[in-house]
Amino acid sequence: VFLLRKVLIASTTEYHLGLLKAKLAKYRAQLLEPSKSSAAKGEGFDVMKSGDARVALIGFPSVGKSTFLSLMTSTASEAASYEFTTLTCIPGVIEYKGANIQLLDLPGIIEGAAQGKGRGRQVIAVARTADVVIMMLDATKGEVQRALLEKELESVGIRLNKSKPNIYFKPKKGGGISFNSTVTLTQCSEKLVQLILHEYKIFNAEVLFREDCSPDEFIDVIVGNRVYMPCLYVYNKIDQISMEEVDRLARRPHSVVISCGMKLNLDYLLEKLWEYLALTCIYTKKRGQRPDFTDAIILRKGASVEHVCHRIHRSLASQFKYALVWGTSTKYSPQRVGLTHMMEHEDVIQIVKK
Ligand SMILES: Nc1nc2c(ncn2[C@@H]2O[C@H](COP(=O)(O)OP(=O)(O)OP(=O)(O)O)[C@@H](O)[C@H]2O)c(=O)[nH]1
Ligand SMILES: [K+]
Ligand SMILES: [Mg+2]
Repeated sequence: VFLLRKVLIASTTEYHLGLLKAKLAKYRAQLLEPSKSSAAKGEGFDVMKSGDARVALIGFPSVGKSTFLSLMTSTASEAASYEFTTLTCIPGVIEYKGANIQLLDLPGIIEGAAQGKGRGRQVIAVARTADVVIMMLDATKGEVQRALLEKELESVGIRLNKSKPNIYFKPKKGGGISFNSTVTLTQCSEKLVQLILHEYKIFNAEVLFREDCSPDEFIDVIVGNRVYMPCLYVYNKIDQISMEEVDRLARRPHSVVISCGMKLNLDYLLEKLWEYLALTCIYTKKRGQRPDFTDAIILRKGASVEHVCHRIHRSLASQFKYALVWGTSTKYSPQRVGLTHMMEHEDVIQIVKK
């Protein structure tokens, strides 16, 4: 009896916690709604997307974001020893391996940014539109900076270096809640899932856990507007710390150590950034000729043959008959494919017009 009581108490706590988290997530979702005052100010935050990918520089004031932008691009962004030197979004372009990567310098953010401290909300709104976030940290300051910034981004639905939870979720018109899982669940139960759904006024849905997810991850799936983003933690100013410290920071997951002041390790950072962007390079080939490996078409992951056509010429998709593709995206090389075929990194394509 005692044991049963303990189990019951434990699961009651679990339900309360699950429910509380659902409520909190709802409250936080409201924070994501654009506030009129910050939208009205504008202040150059509506920077046009350009190039093949977008990288946002997020960090506390004076960690060296602007110094970095000025080093890596031909754009100059004012850098100074005082905090909040940068007040708007300043775009630059990194040219690397034939790709144009848009790098955005942003104002420094501080704790409470998501709630509207400083220009935090605008900065975070820009971060959401990026393909990769570079979280720049001052190597001379403690680890607490990193945790605080992670919390700020988490609180507005940005998930760093995580993949989308493998849960199938489909709201329905009727039929109640059907719950299934393909794996043993240690953090969620059918009852908890139901409670959480009720909190969101969802009474009919199909739910299938294909992974041992937490209640938070399930809430993320229901809320739906989460962004799953690769993030590189870049520790700057390593010219100011001990060798032991450099060694320790460099070994942290997803981390790169640099010194903008001494121009140290910047090429390694570029290599890592390229890896995190995971862009798809496609080579074209004319009939009876070798592929042109000198000029790749660079696309985001998940690009189709149609995307390739648009990149070559605006009207090509309408004249398209079929394409021959060599590479990992096809079973045979070459394989005849249509416009919807999904391309993979380093595929070769030959397009045949009508
Ligand atoms: N020692 C050292 N100082 C650096 C390094 N990189 C930048 N700094 C200095 O750090 C200070 C702040 O640099 P900024 O580039 O203005 O920093 P920021 O992150 O853009 O700052 P805000 O725009 O105010 O948020 C400047 O005095 C830079 O010279 C570095 O690698 N080592
Ligand atoms: K500064
Ligand atoms: Mg700056």
